[in-house]
Amino acid sequence: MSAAEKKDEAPTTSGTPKDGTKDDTKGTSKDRPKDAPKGGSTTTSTFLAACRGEKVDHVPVWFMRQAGRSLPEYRKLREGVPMLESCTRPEMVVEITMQPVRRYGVDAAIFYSDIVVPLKAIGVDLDIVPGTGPVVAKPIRTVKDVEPQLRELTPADVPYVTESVRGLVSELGTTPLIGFAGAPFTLASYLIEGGPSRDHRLTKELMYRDPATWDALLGRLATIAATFLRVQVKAGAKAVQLFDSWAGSLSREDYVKYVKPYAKRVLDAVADLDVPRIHFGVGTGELLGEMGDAGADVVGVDWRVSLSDALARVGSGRSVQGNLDPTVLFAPDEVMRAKATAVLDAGRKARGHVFNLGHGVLPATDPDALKRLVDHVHAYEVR
Ligand SMILES: Cc1c2[nH]c(c1CCC(=O)O)Cc1[nH]c(c(CCC(=O)O)c1C)Cc1[nH]c(c(CCC(=O)O)c1C)Cc1[nH]c(c(C)c1CCC(=O)O)C2
Repeated sequence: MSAAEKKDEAPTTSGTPKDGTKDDTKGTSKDRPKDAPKGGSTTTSTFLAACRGEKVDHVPVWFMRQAGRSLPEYRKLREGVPMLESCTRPEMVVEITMQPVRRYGVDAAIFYSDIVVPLKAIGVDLDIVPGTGPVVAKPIRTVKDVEPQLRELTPADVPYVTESVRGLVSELGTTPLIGFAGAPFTLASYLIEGGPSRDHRLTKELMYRDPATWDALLGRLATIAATFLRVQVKAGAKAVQLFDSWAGSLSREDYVKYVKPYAKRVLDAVADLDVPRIHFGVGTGELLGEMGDAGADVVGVDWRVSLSDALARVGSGRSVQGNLDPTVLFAPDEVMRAKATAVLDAGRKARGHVFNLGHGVLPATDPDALKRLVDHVHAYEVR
């Protein structure tokens, strides 16, 4: 049976959570935004069921950066089109988002866009430099930089997001689309440093030195991220992931004091939309409990912490996502399978487990290895 056929056989999401808990922040499908287009029904989605801690007949799997440079069909389509421009072309967004879904039969699609797209949309002078990442022309350093550079985002600023998501929902049928945004700290780090940074020195300096600017900046980024997520869900995205990729550079104490309140604002701002909220960062082993507590239904885990340790930190009231080391895709097949099985075994004890890598697919990854991994996860006996 193909993965796609198997997915269609998944039970409806009416099962009860294994630990008997009920999260009252989530309603039922009756509460779905009225203006959300119907598209294909995702009520049988194993991905959504696992996010909600409901019974599944196979472990759902998708990959961060499943679309992108590891796929030859992506590289071909993107030829001559700058990254940020490609995000504003709905036909291209739909095609690129669909490529890994068709190839791998993954249980969810991730919207092809970038965390800096909403910043670009409000006029921040930035670009994504291939091989480097986002580069900001005029970094934010004082409170006077915040307001002129960072106005509020409105849905009208990103019409191509609404159009792309709508197109995707009808194309995807029963496969749910995950919308996403960058969390305030991770976005702030690019805006303050002016580009990628190893130690986030300038970001932390501003955080410690200038509480007023920090609050103005992270507060504004929280509303921008929340609007970006709401636009995607209103257009039909069925789950959201908040990427606080660089939060792992903080001690737990500093995370709680300076960063968690703003991530919580974003997650709280989409709580009424009745979609699972995934919260992920790299190297966040020490922060997993706090990242769940910020308002996540699912906590993303990178590979530096074992999934069993992660479960103890996240607690039984939330699901987990992760956490195979992306370089394991370069290991011999039997090594990859054994390591994936170990992750799956640990995931059995979770309220719900969504299989993923611990961070994004590396550009040099062989797509055939990813396909074998998807098939391995789908063949894993859950009962
Ligand atoms: C930190 C961050 C960024 N962007 C993102 C994050 C958070 C996730 C993470 O922690 O990796 C999020 C993101 N960026 C992209 C997606 C699309 C969906 C997917 O995951 O498949 C998602 C979810 C497309 C992209 N975003 C980018 C690419 C590569 C662009 C290309 O093809 O040239 C893609 C497919 C560019 C980008 N954008 C960013 C970086 C660091 C880079 C890589 C720069 C490089 O190595 O060339 C910022």
